[in-house]
Amino acid sequence: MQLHRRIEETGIKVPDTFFANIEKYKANLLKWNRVHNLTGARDEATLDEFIFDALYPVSFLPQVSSLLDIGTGAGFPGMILAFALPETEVTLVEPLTKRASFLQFIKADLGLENVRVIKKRVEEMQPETFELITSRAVTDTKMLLELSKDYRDENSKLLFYKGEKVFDEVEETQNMPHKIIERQNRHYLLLGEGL
Ligand SMILES: C[S@@+](CC[C@H](N)C(=O)[O-])C[C@H]1O[C@@H](n2cnc3c(N)ncnc32)[C@H](O)[C@@H]1O
Repeated sequence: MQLHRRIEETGIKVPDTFFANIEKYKANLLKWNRVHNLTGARDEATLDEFIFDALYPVSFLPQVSSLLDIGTGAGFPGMILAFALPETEVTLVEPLTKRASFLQFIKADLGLENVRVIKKRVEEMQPETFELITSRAVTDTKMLLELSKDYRDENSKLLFYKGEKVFDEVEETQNMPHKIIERQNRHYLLLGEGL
């Protein structure tokens, strides 16, 4: 099914700018990916799957004014969430030069005022508090909690994009309240007080 229809049928609300941004993003990513190894998604169908996966949590996330995505790579999920949530200040932290350069190029090309790209490892960033911290395919839950500790407070929420291993990893969440939202093989792990 086409990405557009799939998003509509799921009832996910996106801003008017979303699909135009997605089209430009996909065209650039497919082009850059031929030369640089930015992502494993090398065709449009796989990219659409990655985009839908990144976007899906918009259907259950609380409203947040600031978001940190750890290890954004070529844009998942942080850049896609930034397209969907233009009122949210989105920080993308990615240490690899070619991936951070691509993110910076997309920010400039699409004139994204809500995006900040930081070319560092997350543990090298200055401490700062974010309302939501996301991460996909970077490391396990225990390590993500450790890596994110200087960037959250007791009100922050965390959203980790996980597979089946989530059920083992959740044992190590230091008793933080959590929810697991399942969609096919994807397990979205949402952590934080007051869920
Ligand atoms: C497997 S890729 C996943 C990229 C993207 N999140 C995705 O799902 O397509 C892992 C990314 O995490 C980044 N990374 C690894 N360690 C990191 C750290 N300590 N801080 C920030 N990013 C990190 C890597 O440079 C890499 O781009």
